[in-house]
Amino acid sequence: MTIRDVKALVKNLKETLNPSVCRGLVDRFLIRKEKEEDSCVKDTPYNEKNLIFTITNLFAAGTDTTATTLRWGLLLMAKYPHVQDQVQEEMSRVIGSRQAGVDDRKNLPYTDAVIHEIQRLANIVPMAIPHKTSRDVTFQGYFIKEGTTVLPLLTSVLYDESEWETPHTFNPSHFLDKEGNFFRRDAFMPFSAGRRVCLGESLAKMELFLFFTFLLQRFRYTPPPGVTEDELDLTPAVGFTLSPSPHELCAVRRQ
Ligand code: HEM
Repeated sequence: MTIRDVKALVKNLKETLNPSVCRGLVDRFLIRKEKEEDSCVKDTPYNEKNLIFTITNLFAAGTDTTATTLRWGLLLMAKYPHVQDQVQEEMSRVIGSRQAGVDDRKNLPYTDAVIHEIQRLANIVPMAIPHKTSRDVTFQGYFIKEGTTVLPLLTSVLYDESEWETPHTFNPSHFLDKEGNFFRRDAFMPFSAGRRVCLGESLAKMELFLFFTFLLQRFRYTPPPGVTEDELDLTPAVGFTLSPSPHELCAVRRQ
């Protein structure tokens, strides 16, 4: 979704705006914008530029991230078929062939642990987003001047050797207790933390669960003929976000 696409989307919503029926964020923004313009409010954040950037940011932050995590998920399932077996076994046993809903998550601890471990190992936003100190701070003995750019390295937490039993290995047991119940770990921080934590965290978690279960229920993922599981390479393609390097996988329909 480019800025041009977002402008076209907003233009269409503007032309069909009915202030008594709010269809979503853009409508709410436009209604407030009109109100402030009518009252001659100056320096309002409800202006055209902010609207376009807000919507562009939501698309940019919200689509590529979940899609990349799912791509990592399928690659890891093809590479570790015994994990894929256990996810599919748990889903068949607990929900059968019906489609999973968000409420099923608590009854699928292994699947939940696998999704968390995919996010931990995939580490798709390794440096979060740059932040700037709004005042002088002393943090763990280090003086950081007001206005300094700070990059929170999420990798250092997601791969922390003092937090994870096998930080560099795909191991869903990181999120399972001895009885096989799911448990949360403080060092699970793919969405960052604090005031500027990912705004879409709960939406992303819901999407990942629904898409992952749907895809695993219907298909079995394998390397293409002639390629072994060991040959599937987990080295990421480097960028601001980390995505899997291009691979071909087979998706075989399950009965
Ligand atoms: C697997 C999926 C996702 C991951 C791993 C992820 C991760 C992150 C991270 C690490 C940040 C930076 C937080 C910081 O500045 O410290 C962030 C920010 C943000 N994310 Fe996500 N995100 C995901 C999905 C989404 C979705 C679905 C949306 C919404 C549609 C979204 C919207 C945002 C927004 C608006 C911010 C900026 C928040 C702010 O600066 O206050 N993200 N995300």
